[in-house]
Amino acid sequence: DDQCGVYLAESTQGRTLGSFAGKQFQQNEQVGSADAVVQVLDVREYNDHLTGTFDGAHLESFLGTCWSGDATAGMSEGHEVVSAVGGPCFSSVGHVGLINAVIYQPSTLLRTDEDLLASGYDELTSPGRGAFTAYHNLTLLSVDKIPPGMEIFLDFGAEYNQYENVDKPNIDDYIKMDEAIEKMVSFFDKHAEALGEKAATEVFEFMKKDVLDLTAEARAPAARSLLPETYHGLREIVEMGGSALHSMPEVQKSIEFLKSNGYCQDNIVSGVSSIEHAGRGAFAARPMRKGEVVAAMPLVALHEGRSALNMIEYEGGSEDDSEDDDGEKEERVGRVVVSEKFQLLLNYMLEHPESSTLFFPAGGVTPLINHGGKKANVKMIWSTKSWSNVKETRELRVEDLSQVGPIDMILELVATRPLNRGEEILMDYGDRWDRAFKEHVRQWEKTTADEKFVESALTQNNRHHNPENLSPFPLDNEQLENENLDLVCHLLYDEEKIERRRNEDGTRTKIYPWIPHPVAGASRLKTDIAIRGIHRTPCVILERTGDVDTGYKYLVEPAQMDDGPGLLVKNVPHYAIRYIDKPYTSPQNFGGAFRHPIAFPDKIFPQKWRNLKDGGSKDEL
Ligand SMILES: C[S@@+](CC[C@H](N)C(=O)[O-])C[C@H]1O[C@@H](n2cnc3c(N)ncnc32)[C@H](O)[C@@H]1O
Repeated sequence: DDQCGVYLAESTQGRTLGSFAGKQFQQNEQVGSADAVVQVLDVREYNDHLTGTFDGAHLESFLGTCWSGDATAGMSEGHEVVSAVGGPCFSSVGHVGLINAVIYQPSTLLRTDEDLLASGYDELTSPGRGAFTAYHNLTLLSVDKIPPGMEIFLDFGAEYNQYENVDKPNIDDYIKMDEAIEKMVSFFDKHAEALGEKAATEVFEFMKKDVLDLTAEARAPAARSLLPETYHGLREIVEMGGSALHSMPEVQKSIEFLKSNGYCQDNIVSGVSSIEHAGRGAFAARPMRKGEVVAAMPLVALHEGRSALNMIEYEGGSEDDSEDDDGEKEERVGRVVVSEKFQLLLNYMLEHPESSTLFFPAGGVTPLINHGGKKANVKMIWSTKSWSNVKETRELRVEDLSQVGPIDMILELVATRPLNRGEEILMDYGDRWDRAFKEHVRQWEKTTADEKFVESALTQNNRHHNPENLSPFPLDNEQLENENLDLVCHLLYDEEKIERRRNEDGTRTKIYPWIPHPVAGASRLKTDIAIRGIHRTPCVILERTGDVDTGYKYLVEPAQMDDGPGLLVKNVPHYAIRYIDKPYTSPQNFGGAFRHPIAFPDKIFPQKWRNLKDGGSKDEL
């Protein structure tokens, strides 16, 4: 499909980035490319000395662009997990009235890695162990039909704070009023002539005032704001595609406008890299010409740089919680550093050796672009779009960059030669990176290769979900594959179909039948509470039926349902169950994993951002 599916451009909702449909989407269609997620563990705890400081505010502004680990199935990696993501999941805004796409909740949890393992990747022996993310397939789905050019609006939990506001229509007001308006149109088509203008107008006023007050109650003012002055305006609303578009026509752009003003966000898709040990990579979804923008990378500045991503563990020292003259906490006095390693996120960041700030490249699938050295087929240049103030941003002091939205810090990845569909996109991470990785492989072969690692959830899940040979998940009284693993179930159940089972001790257990993640738009929205992790829960398997040919079904006990004890879910299909790694045990926690940022090309790195002398020491990890 050579037609761009989703564009990045300035949002219609203010000076911020937005995503726009490049074509018509039907309900439940994937919007944009499935993307990678980088899980960041306990970053606030590691930086608790920054709380309340200027630098702490910088860190928060970076974290404000991330998703919660719950939304991306990373919640069990650590105590507090945040997820760095790019693409439309990053660049779309929320709108309580116009939600038209949601994160497809099962996408990251129920991912498979068959392709990666089939390529020969062995997590136990590869020097790539823990150096790239295991989380991918983050997918946006359309909740409803989305017309071409329409801005993509997501459901951020926070938007729901405005849900009760009676002055502003919310998504349910728009949906209900569109139904009502269609009925009104057919009523007036049928009866307006016979009634005559005066009576028809009175009927409309009666509907608008009395009927709405009675039916919509507290929501009546919001609902009323969607109706036209006279009944003659009703048809126009239907013809424009509903009350939302009618009251805010600016949220839909023309495709011509997007072609010349926007960046295509799905020119590249995720796949298994052709480079050994590299994990996944980004591939051309369509042929591209030399000089064409393959992807835009809005940057998110992390002002504290590497120190914010350092996972220093201390031991001993005073527990002194007093503050020094500058109000800084002295908690760490006398403590000894026992281990020092970096967040996996460091591998995804751009860095210039003369600057303390790191940059996350938040384009669609751009975090997956691997290092090609001399074989690179894209290069970075600053955005050429007038709506991105990159010129002004380049004149700012580096300390002020975290106050600049990613809209004003966009890099373009431009093809340096023609690209075929399916070709891997490669950039040049720089010579330092190249040397560091070669050194890592040398060290690995000398020392680490003999270390005995335990298989992680990635490999184990593949064993259980191998389509050629499904292997059943163990019951509560059977051994899990290894002690680093927990079982997690993607559970939704039909509350109206409760069954009660009488137990031997006279108590009763509630049993609900499992239902698939809903696909109908409105019910999908209701279940979006799943973003907060309620439906992905550690679980214990009590009974198992079926076999390798018919497939397995399970009776499970969820661990964290708020309905209290005694709740079971039956008919849970095999595909809704996965292993996850216990906190702090997945390969990304491995202390010997490769860590090195990507070089921000010197040629384009602004002079004003160079606040360090390059001593070279930053390269020694
Ligand atoms: C920005 S990420 C690229 C996406 C990554 N391959 C993934 O699957 O998420 C950078 C990491 O990818 C891996 N990588 C990238 N280029 C590589 C190469 N040429 N050789 C080996 N590993 C590479 C390294 O682990 C590096 O730290």
